[in-house]
Amino acid sequence: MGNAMTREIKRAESPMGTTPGYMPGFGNDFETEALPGALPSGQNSPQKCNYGLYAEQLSGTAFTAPRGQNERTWCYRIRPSVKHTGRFEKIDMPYWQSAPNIDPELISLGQYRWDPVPHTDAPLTFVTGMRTMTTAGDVNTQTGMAAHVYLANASMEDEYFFSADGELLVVPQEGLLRFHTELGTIDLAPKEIAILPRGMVYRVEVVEGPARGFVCENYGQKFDLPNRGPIGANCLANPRDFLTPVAAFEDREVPSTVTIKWCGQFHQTRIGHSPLDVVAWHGNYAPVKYDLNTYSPVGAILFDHPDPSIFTVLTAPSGQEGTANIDFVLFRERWMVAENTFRPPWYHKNVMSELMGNIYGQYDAKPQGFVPGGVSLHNCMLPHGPDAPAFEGASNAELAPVKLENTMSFMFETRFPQHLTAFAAREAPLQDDYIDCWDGIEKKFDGTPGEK
Ligand SMILES: O=C(O)Cc1cc(O)ccc1O
Ligand SMILES: [Fe+2]
Repeated sequence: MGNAMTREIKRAESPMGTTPGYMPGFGNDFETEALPGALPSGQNSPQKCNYGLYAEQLSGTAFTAPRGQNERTWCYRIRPSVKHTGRFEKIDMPYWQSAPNIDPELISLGQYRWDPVPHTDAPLTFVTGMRTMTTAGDVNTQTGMAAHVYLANASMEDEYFFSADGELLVVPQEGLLRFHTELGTIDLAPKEIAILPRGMVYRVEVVEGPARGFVCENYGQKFDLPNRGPIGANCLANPRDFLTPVAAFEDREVPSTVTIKWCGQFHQTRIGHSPLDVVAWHGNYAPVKYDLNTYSPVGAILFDHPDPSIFTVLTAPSGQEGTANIDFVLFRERWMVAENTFRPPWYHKNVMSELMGNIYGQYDAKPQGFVPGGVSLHNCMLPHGPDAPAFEGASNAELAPVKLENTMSFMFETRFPQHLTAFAAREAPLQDDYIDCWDGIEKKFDGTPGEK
């Protein structure tokens, strides 16, 4: 982890419509102020803060977490967060489900694939448009995850949200979103990702819609960069390519709602002002975005096909070393050069469960049917691999160096089995004929060695 202290000043009159500014680095200790002198120097909690601001700490890890994992941010804000809540009422958010969500009527054992969840005419925000596809683990014990597709065609107007249940890893596929967060503004387009930390308040503006994408809700320990082992200090995702927004605040006194996701349930409270009132902050618990095009893939340069963990962008540990709560894995454009090798993914069964999404283009193991915006699920120990055309093509291709172009898919891989929601099983566009993609695979064995 670096420790670059970057001081960026952003005037706060109107964060709307201005281009967000960002500070580079992953997990850095940042400091940023939207008004000069709003940050106290040399201490966190002076007797009186400048501008009449209130000092407040947002803890993302236990107070006593080891130093290398410890994350917290000091905020200097117009009102303490306690003024951004009131009495809560429970509200329904029927399409945003949390683990455990095991419906005995549904069969999660199987190879599943969905076409893109279609947009609707009804107005949907980033929150009301969240459609849970699978859940895994248990939100109450802070283990596991949920995989969602979001549909958004409406901005959140005077509506704010935070989740106490986990951080959200957002993977857009269509449309442009602007996340106005307590700690600053993030613009997010396809081929980028963002992480919205647990407990951090935001509203989402649809800048270009309709927007669709994928979300991994991580109930467990935070996403981190993977260790690179013998790869060394460079390649894969490099820390300098992660961007955290500079401070920006709203000083608006209008009737507003704050929705809180907590232990899988949704609660709402009404307040008379915007809660995005952090004028300055310092610390290492902050939202971040990352351009997937800056990911430097490392792969086989002579023969064979490595495990897909070689393409890990971020990993969320589970407490058992090497057995992640979630790995976020990226299959992007790259050269294929391996000699005498079946180059696409091999056939396999995996103890981890694999949910994939297509951001754009064609995935090499599934030339047809796995389309941009689409999702597939290959659950714990469920066999899968290239479809029949992909097998025939790759077994007979001339093995010159080939660039895989026009391709970007990803995988949320978790140590926990994933359970389908009723939405995924009954409402989303499930491809009933998905398993037929392996129909054309023939027995070639006839007891004699040699070319088949
Ligand atoms: O199933 C998949 O398509 C994902 C995947 C890709 C790969 O290159 C190796 C293993 C694997 O699970
Ligand atoms: Fe797989």
